Amino acid sequence: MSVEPDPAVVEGLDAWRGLNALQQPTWPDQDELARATAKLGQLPPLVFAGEADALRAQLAAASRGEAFVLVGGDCAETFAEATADNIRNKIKTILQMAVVLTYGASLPVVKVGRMAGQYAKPRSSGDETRDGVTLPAFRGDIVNGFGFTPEDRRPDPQRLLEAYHTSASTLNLIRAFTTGGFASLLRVHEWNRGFIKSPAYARYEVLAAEIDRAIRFMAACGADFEQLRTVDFYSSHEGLLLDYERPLTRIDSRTGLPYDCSAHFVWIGERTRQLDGAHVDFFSRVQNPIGVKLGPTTTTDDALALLDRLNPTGEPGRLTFVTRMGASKVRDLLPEIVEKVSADGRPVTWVCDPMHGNGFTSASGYKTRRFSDVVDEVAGFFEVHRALGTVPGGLLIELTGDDVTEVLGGSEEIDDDGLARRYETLVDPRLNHQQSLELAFQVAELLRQA
Ligand SMILES: O=C[C@H](O)[C@H](O)COP(=O)(O)O
Ligand SMILES: C=C(OP(=O)(O)O)C(=O)O
Repeated sequence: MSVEPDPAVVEGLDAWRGLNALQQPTWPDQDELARATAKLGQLPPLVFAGEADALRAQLAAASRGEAFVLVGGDCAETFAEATADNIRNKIKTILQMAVVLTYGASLPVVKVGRMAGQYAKPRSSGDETRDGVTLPAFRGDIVNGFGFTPEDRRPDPQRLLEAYHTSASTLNLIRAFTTGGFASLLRVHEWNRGFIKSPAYARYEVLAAEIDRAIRFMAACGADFEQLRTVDFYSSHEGLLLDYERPLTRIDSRTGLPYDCSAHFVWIGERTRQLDGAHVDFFSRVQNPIGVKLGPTTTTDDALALLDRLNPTGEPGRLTFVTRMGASKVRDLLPEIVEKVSADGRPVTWVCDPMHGNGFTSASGYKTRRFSDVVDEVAGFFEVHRALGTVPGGLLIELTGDDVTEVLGGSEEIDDDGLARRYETLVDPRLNHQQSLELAFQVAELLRQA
């Protein structure tokens, strides 16, 4: 039997339209937009509300220190790169990182892909000028094309539909990989195949051999491995483009309540978390677990007001604060926020994004980050939580399973000249496969200490 929604709840889902929505494109043709969003509203949901509830319970466990969350994937997914190889390599990288963390810290890892919907990007500037020509900035494949031509940069509502279909096929493959045997822990070695033989690769092989031995031992003792054959893997993205999120928000027939069925977990970005803005209003009305990015300008009052708006009843797992202060500031700025929010008593899951506070442009002109800063911000995050007796609940990382050269350092020692070798991101630099594994080993150590 399905529960009918309260009409006021349904009406409220459009209240954001009367508020200030930052970082939205200027769609040139409103009729075309209306046709595309109407079509989107008729298409099936991408995820089931019950799955979002299951993730909420796991995020709640992470807030208590009973699990650790790993969110990983591209800065900006692209339609062209939604290929089987790319998706498989990203999943393998996340599974490998999760195994390193689980084994190292004896904690379950909640695996969340920044995948199957991470197509919209906030930009510092609404346009871009090259050689005297000014065009709208690239806002992600869901809005416009990366090519620097007026045709490419024109916001095109058909892209909303293409984002939906590409997300659906990505999710389909994710589900096939994670439930069809590929992600079975009995194949822990296989996930390392095909990657370059690096120090992190070798270190992973040693760990995988230990896991194999432990599994053989347990098998000899008669253990049943059914649970090791599949993994729960969730999808997430920044809930930036409200013309996409709203049509994919559906009423759950079990409860009569709205869920944003574009992904299991959606977060509000640092640039769109205004208390009186459209994003906070919209996401306050959906039932999914929600994240909010907190950058270095966040005050404790901001954080407490966001808690009031997004989790007034203090439901465990509902609200994740993703802090991204920067390596040089995290130890100064994070303690007061964590202390005051913890004193409030309503639970929050604390996740560290060590990427977005550490970007800069290198001498050769590439947008980059230092691997050492990424590691340092994570270390600072753990130190702050340890000092306060609060729980460092997880990590959010921009990564790719490929051998790109976008972040400086790591054991490959990528330097400024090296960035040009394989710099492929369309917006922000990502850890490559090797750097991702290296980070996982370092975080496992921090978790063990914690
Ligand atoms: O991913 C984060 C932002 O979208 C990105 O850093 C903005 O980049 P910009 O400053 O090049 O616009
Ligand atoms: C834009 C992002 O981050 P932030 O909102 O923290 O800048 C992001 O995670 O892609």
